[in-house]
Amino acid sequence: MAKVLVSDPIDQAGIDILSQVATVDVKIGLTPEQFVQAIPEYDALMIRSGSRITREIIEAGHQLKIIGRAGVGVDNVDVPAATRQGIVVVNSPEGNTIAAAEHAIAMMLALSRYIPDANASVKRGEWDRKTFVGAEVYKKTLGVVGLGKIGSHVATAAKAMGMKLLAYDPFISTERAEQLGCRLVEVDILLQEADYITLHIPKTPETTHLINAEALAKMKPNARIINCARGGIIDEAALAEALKAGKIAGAALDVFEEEPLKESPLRALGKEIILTPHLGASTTEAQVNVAIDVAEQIRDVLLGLPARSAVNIPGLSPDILEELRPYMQLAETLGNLVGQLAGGRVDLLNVKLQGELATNKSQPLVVAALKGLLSQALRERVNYVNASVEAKERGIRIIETRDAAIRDYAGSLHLSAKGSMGEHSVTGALLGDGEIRITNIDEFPINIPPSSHMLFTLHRDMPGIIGKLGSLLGSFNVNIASMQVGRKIVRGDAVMVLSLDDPLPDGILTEITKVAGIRDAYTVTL
Ligand SMILES: NC(=O)c1ccc[n+]([C@@H]2O[C@H](COP(=O)([O-])OP(=O)(O)OC[C@H]3O[C@@H](n4cnc5c(N)ncnc54)[C@H](O)[C@@H]3O)[C@@H](O)[C@H]2O)c1
Ligand SMILES: O=C(O)CC[C@@H](O)C(=O)O
Repeated sequence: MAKVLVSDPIDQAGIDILSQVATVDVKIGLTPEQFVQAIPEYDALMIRSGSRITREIIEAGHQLKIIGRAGVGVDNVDVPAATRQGIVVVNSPEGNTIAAAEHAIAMMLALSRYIPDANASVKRGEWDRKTFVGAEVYKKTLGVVGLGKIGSHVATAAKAMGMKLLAYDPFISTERAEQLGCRLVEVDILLQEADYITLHIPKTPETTHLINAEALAKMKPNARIINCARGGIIDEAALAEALKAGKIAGAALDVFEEEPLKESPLRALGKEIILTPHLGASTTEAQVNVAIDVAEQIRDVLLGLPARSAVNIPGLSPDILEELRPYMQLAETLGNLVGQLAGGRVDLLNVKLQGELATNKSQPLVVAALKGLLSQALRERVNYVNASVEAKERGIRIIETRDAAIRDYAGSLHLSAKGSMGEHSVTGALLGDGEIRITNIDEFPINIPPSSHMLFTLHRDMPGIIGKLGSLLGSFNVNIASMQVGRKIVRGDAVMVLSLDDPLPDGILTEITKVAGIRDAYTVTL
């Protein structure tokens, strides 16, 4: 049975799903060293934001197939290292959207009315009604930085409270912003005009310290900023200075440059700052959502099925995936076949998607063809996750073309590869029942299903040659399951394709090429 390590607190609903297919070990608070020691025996890892999955941990996970992040941000996972190892990384892109948006709204209101400090003062036995005179958000301007899932929900809620909305998001259309009642502006305008600023962007090199001393200096003295996105988008030292100097009115932070928050000048500030320990996703509802969403994906991947929210595989809707599934096998088989015909060191792969496959939706077939091509060299190390990276590292150039004309089959795939044994090509298609047919080899028409052991010869079409080859194979005790000849003209060049019951014994290829009329012979194992 597969083994799953759960290294952060996950709702029981997720554990129950994982337990259907695996033994589940929950080990919270592992140190990096303990992680490296524990990980080799696990097939899957499920985390929240509490575990930092480094390259060392990933490289020690020899059996790891999937890392599931019960939440949105995968910035605590070294995704490039996982991709290189062929480990799929999945998340739950929507499970905690509402929870995080509501937390941001709660932070904005709590900050405006000093609720945490007022509450603490009453609990201390005081009755101070002067210190905690707040501000209304009604008719104030909210600047939403990042108008994605969470930012959109915050904008909608803020609009309902009578706020005016600005948004900064270079990847969102003006129409979308207008639909949400936001005026799309450049970041500087947002900083200068907003009374409240809420951040809902990922942490990337571009967004790191987006809110630095310079940005803070552009904000209004009454401005308040809320970060329920990611630590490090705000420069915490600069923020502490700005608050201390009264350059802005307040800040509410759920996320920090380093978590848990250690010694920090932010802790020393008063009612103008609210700090929560990364609670954006901490609602019962969100935790059930993300646990189920990610556990289902881990279960599916362990059962050999695709994941629906993989962050390091070309994104595919389940519908498209279902449509493409039979063709994925075709692409992989043809990639494997053409790779073997072309020999090692392939440096160019041409992929032509024909007929109904000539659409952008078919891009995963190119990845499947690459996986097949690399499978002789990398065996089970290559998969849909790392095939493109591995190909790039090996200097394999890929040329993709599309031809929508329908010929003999609704959809077909033509691959040609240039390697140490020259350039070879194969075409394949699916029959109505989904069975694979190889329909062309090196531009010679044939029609044969792939089989585990195959022999291809390039020969001169002349009487007696089939008999001679049959006798030679018989003398080596090799049984022929089926045979076909493909030719363009009578007595011209031709290919012979044989499916064999057994692998060819060593040395027989040289004997085959000694048969008069046979120029070349290739053996292939699929
Ligand atoms: N505090 C929490 O517990 C918690 C919970 C959930 C999500 N999050 C974080 O909230 C953030 C937003 O999540 P989401 O689900 O809305 O993501 P999303 O992908 O739906 O939206 C992100 C938006 O940011 C925009 N964006 C990207 N780069 C930008 C840039 N340089 N400048 C401006 N906009 C940019 C994108 O176009 C997108 O519209 C993420 O960082 C996520 O990790 C935090
Ligand atoms: O795991 C959590 O509680 C936080 C999740 C949140 O930061 C996210 O990116 O989804």
